[in-house]
Amino acid sequence: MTRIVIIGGGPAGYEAALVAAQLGAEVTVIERDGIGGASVLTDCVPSKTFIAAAGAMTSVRDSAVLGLQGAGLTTVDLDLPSVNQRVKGLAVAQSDDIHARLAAEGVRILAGQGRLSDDVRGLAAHTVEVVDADGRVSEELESDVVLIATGADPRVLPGAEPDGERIIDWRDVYDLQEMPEHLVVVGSGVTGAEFASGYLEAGVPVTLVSSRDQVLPGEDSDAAAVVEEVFRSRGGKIAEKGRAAAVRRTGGGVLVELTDGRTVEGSHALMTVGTVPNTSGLNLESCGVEVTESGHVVVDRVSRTSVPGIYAAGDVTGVFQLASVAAMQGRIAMWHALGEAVAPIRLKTVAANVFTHPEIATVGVQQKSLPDYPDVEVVLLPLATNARAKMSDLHDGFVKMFARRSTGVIVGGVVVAPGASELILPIALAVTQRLTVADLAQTFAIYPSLSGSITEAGRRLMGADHLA
Ligand SMILES: Cc1cc2nc3c(=O)[nH]c(=O)nc-3n(C[C@H](O)[C@H](O)[C@H](O)COP(=O)(O)OP(=O)(O)OC[C@H]3O[C@@H](n4cnc5c(N)ncnc54)[C@H](O)[C@@H]3O)c2cc1C
Ligand SMILES: NC(=O)c1ccc[n+]([C@@H]2O[C@H](COP(=O)([O-])OP(=O)(O)OC[C@H]3O[C@@H](n4cnc5c(N)ncnc54)[C@H](O)[C@@H]3O)[C@@H](O)[C@H]2O)c1
Repeated sequence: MTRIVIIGGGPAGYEAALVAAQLGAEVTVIERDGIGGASVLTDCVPSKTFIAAAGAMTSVRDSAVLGLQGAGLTTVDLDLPSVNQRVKGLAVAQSDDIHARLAAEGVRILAGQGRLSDDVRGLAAHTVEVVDADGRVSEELESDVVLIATGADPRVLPGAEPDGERIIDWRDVYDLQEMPEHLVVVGSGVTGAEFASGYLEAGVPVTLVSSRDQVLPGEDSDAAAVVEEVFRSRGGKIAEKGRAAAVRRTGGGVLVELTDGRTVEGSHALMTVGTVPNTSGLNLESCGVEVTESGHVVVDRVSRTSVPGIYAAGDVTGVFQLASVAAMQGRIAMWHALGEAVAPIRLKTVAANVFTHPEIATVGVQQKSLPDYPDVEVVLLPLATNARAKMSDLHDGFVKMFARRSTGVIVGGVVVAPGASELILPIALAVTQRLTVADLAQTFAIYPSLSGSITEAGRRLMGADHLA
């Protein structure tokens, strides 16, 4: 029986464990904090739960335009202790569910810190030590295959170290006893943009310190512009091209000092300046596992590292920091290690979503890479022209689609809308299965529906048939 040791129990680790167990391997998962990993316990699941509450509050506040009335509509508020309790309860419940599933599949789960301890390079098997909370080696495991799935932690900006009270990172927010009076969010990547949008929806004044030309520098710039416009229209402020040099505590709050001399005051500063991979202490270098300058483990498209028998998956590889990608990399590693037919990961087919208001969902080829694809044409349909959007008073957003002129094959898309995370699926399916604009155009969408804009985008991209 193949012995598999997985270090880290997040989506990369637990999904890999399920595949390996299904294929009859002897599987051990070592996890230092809790099964589900940061994804379930502190990052993805908690932030989306908080955003759901904040979004519901804004929906109620905005509903007067639909004809709703009542004294409470504009004063509806969030009860922070209840929200925090719900967030934490949901995270723990999901972690418990995954723990139970792994146990039921026969996976052995060990609490502690895992580290490689091969003393000779190039061996067919590997040794992994389990270190307990007191720093003692509690167990030594021999394994045929090791998967490193240790994730990433928040990056700390020197001079702006979180104190858990006023200077916080995204893992501290659910311990706040009261809503910030004025939140300064430092960093406008996906994490910063989501929290800035979420807190604003929850009624908190927010200033977003954005070091780049636009918020969400990695996203479609038309989409980022919509999110920025909505954010400003709701009273959010943006310190443009502002790079934080330090954050200091003041009498009643915080002072964020920018590198150009400007300052931003607030009651709390939320640091969202990226992540660092959890590779220190794993003994990777002495085992010969190649890491990049940033500390990420180098992997190929089937999750192999530079050492035979050692695989890596998820945020620790820095490939695409998404739970869905982490899980797929983990599964692929196990299929490969256990001799199953496996397709290498295809990153252009990954659908991603930014949970701002409105949401931004993307898949495939994007506008910024169009110079590399001269054969690709694009259509943009504003949401404001969609009948269903009008009924719900949705103005901000659009559907954008990219397709090859010569073949009509759909190669990418962007949806900016409330619920874009649900609407992107037909485009993701089209990109993955190489469907054409005609395939989409001839598909019945519900009338009226937001997804009607997606089939309409297909129709707009249907050119003349040059062979007719
Ligand atoms: C605020 C926020 C929101 C996000 N929202 C989304 C989202 O909506 N959708 C999405 O797809 N992605 C989201 N992400 C990204 C997603 O959370 C990550 O891509 C995902 O967690 C990666 O999974 P992983 O298994 O690689 O690592 P993790 O989930 O970080 O799990 C790794 C685990 O390994 C453990 N560990 C580390 N070192 C050791 C060791 N030596 N021994 C034992 N255990 C160890 C850690 O404690 C951790 O539990 C979000 C990220 C952030 C920061
Ligand atoms: N919905 C989702 O799927 C989701 C949500 C959150 C995070 N994530 C993923 O997690 C990963 C980490 O995201 P992130 O947003 O935490 O990190 P990031 O690295 O993507 O963004 C950090 C931002 O902070 C800025 N920054 C760095 N130093 C700064 C400073 N001193 N002052 C001001 N700005 C500064 C950077 O320029 C960058 O834009 C990403 O890969 C992201 O895609 C995904």
